[in-house]
Amino acid sequence: MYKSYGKLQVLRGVSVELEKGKVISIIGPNGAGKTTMSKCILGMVLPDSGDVKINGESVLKKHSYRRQIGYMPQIGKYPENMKIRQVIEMILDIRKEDAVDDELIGLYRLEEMYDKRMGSLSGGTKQKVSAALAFLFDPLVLILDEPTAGLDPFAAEILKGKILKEKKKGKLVLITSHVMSEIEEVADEVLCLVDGNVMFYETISDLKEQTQETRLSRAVAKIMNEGRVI
Ligand SMILES: Nc1ncnc2c1ncn2[C@@H]1O[C@H](COP(=O)(O)OP(=O)(O)OP(=O)(O)O)[C@@H](O)[C@H]1O
Repeated sequence: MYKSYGKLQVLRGVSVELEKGKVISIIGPNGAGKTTMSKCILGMVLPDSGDVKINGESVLKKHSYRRQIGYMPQIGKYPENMKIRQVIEMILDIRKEDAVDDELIGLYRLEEMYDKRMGSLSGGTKQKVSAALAFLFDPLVLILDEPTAGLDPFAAEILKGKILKEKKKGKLVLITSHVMSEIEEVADEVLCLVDGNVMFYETISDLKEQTQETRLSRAVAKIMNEGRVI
């Protein structure tokens, strides 16, 4: 997959096959193209060339497949004046489906805050709403962009538990994150983008074994440093 914004080449031939039933963490320096790659899968950004296939079927420019993807953006933007209840109702109305998985609404006790306006919510509470919406329709694929950023430790644990639960159900979960300890807790594989290229795509256990490190952060640092020498 290739994508440029004007003269800036952001994805330069990213080609990966992602398997369901896995949690895959997309890492890489700021500006490496992680969000752009996620948005290409979501259909929010159209690649200049290349294809996106889900279950072997090309989904480029087809919109219905998006029903199969739950997305939690880095920073959710919502109409400030709408209450939490109205946002959820609006999404249900647009999708014309009943919520099938309201577990996070319950665990985050969002119903108690249903009458609060989005503009008045703390950053973390807004993140909880975003998380609840991402899982709401029981999607096959979940794309979570720095999902625990801004969440308190308790809320972050709830989300990590939910991610693992969905993985066990056979979902594919993609997580963009910079927090190595967290990736180590939830992910099976790490996809590292640098300058719009895949630097490596390995299981966490292989990364540790190759580098003879016990911590993912050290394993990744080692590989990145070696990469620079080359
Ligand atoms: N809509 C856009 N128009 C122009 N340039 C863009 C656009 N979106 C992203 N970019 C640029 O593309 C590059 C990659 O951005 P992207 O958000 O994919 O990086 P990232 O790896 O997710 O970074 P971070 O870790 O900071 O979230 C950056 O240089 C960014 O400025």
